[in-house]
Amino acid sequence: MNTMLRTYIYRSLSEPVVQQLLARNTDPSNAVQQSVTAIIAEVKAKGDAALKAYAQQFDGVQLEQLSLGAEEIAALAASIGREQQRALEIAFANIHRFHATQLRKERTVETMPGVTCWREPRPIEKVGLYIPGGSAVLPSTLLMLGVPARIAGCKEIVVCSPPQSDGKINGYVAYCLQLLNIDNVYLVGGAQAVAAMAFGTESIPKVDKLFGPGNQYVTKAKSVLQGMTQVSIDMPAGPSEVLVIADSSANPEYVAADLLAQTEHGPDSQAILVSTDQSLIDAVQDALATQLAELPRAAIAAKALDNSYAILCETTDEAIAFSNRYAPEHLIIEMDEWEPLVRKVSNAGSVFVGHLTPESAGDYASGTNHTLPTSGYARSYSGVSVDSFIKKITFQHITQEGLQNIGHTVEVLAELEGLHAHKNAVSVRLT
Ligand SMILES: NC(=O)c1ccc[n+]([C@@H]2O[C@H](COP(=O)([O-])OP(=O)(O)OC[C@H]3O[C@@H](n4cnc5c(N)ncnc54)[C@H](O)[C@@H]3O)[C@@H](O)[C@H]2O)c1
Ligand SMILES: N[C@H](CO)Cc1c[nH]c[nH+]1
Ligand SMILES: [Zn+2]
Repeated sequence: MNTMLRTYIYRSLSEPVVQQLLARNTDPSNAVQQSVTAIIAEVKAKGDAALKAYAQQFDGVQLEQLSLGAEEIAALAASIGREQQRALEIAFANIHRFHATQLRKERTVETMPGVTCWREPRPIEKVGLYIPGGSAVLPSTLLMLGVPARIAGCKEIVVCSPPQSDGKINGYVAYCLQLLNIDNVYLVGGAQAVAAMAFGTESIPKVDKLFGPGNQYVTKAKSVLQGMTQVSIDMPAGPSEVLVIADSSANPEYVAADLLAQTEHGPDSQAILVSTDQSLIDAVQDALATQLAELPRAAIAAKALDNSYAILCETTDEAIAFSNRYAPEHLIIEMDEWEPLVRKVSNAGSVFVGHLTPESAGDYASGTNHTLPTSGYARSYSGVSVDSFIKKITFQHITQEGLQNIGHTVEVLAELEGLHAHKNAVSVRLT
C-alpha cells in the first residue's frame, strides 16, 4: 500500500510538468462523458423505469418506489442516537448562524437626479439537492445545501440520494430532513439522479437549479445537463482535494492527518503538500505511513495518495504562487505566521489557517459551507452560499426630472447603434 508522496522541487519544474501537476480528473479516455451521456438519454426516454434499473445496476437494490413517506422518514430519524442528534443539531445551528448573515439588503442608488436603481433578491423556486451516498453517506451535505436553501426561501426543495442496501436512506440523512423540514426525498443516485431532477420524471419533480457534490459521474452529468436543458448548476463540485502549505513551524502529525482526511473520500481525491522545509516533508511522510495503517478506509486513501504529491519551495511566496495556480478546493495554511499569506490567496474554495484549524471542522460544523469547487474551478466559482439559491433582480424608476437628465444620452447611444425604435421609446416621452 502506497504511503509516500512523490516529491518535486518547485524551482526545477518545467511548465509542462507544472501543467501535469495542476490537472486532475480530466477523463482522458472520455469514458465518464460517454457513460453519463448514455444515462442521461435513458432517463429522458424512460423516466422512473430507468431510475429503478440503475438502482439495481449500480446500487444493487430493487426498488418498488423511488420516494419515502413522511412516516418512514420519521421512523428512520428516530432510530439514531441522542449524541448523533445533538451533533447534527449543533452543526445545523452553526451553519445557519454563518449563512443567515449572507442575506443583506442592498442600497438603492440614484445614479442621476430622478433616476433610481435597486436590486431585490428572490429565491429560486425549485431546487434539487444531490446528497452523495456511494462509498460514504454524507448527511452533512444535506445540512450544507438545505440550510442556505431554507434561508433563501426556496419553495420546493427536492432531495436525491442513492438508496442504501436496505432500499432506504440512512437515519442521519432522515434526521437532517426533519431538521430542515423537507419531505421531498428520492432514492436515486449518480448521473441518473441529476438527470431526473433536470428533466422531471413520473415521480421526481423537475427543478430550476441543481446543487450538490458527487463523484465524477455526478459532476459530469451536472455540466452536461446545464448545457442541454434550462437547468443551471451551483458549480462543478467533484472529488475532494486539499492543498496544505506548511513550514517548519507545522506539526507533521497534524499535516498528515489533514492530508488523509481528504484522501479517504475516494480513490480520485487528491492531497498536496507544499512546504519550505524538507525535514517537515520527511516527517509528514513518516506520519502518513503510521496514520494510514490505522484507518478503516486505508485502501481508498492509499489510492488517492498515488494521485498526490509534495512540492519543496524555497519561499512561502513560491508556495502560495503554486497554490493559486492549483486553485484548491481546500487550502490549509499550517504556519505560525499565516496572516501575511491570507492577503496573497487569490484562488481557493475555502481556507483554514493556523495549526488548530482542521479542515474537517469546515466539513461538518464550524459554519462555512463544504460544497466547494474542485478541479481548478475555484479560479472562477465560489462555494455554495445563500446567494447560490437566489436571483437578484434589478428594478428602476425614472421621474420627469430623471427623464430630462438621462433622455438625451439614451437617444444618442440608440442612434449610434442604429436602433431607432429604442431612441423613440425615449423621444415619445420627452415631447
Ligand atoms: N466538492 C465537494 O464539495 C464535495 C463534497 C462532498 C463530497 N465530495 C465528493 O463526492 C464524491 C462522492 O462520491 P461517491 O461515489 O461516494 O458517491 P456519489 O453519491 O457521488 O455517487 C454514487 C453513485 O455513482 C453512480 N456510479 C457509481 N459507479 C458508476 C459507474 N461506473 N458508472 C456510472 N455511474 C456510477 C451510482 O449511481 C452511485 O449511486 C467523492 O468523490 C467526494 O470526494 C465532494
Ligand atoms: N470534504 C468534503 C468536501 O470536499 C465534504 C465532507 C462531507 N463529509 C466529510 N467531508
Ligand atoms: Zn471531507
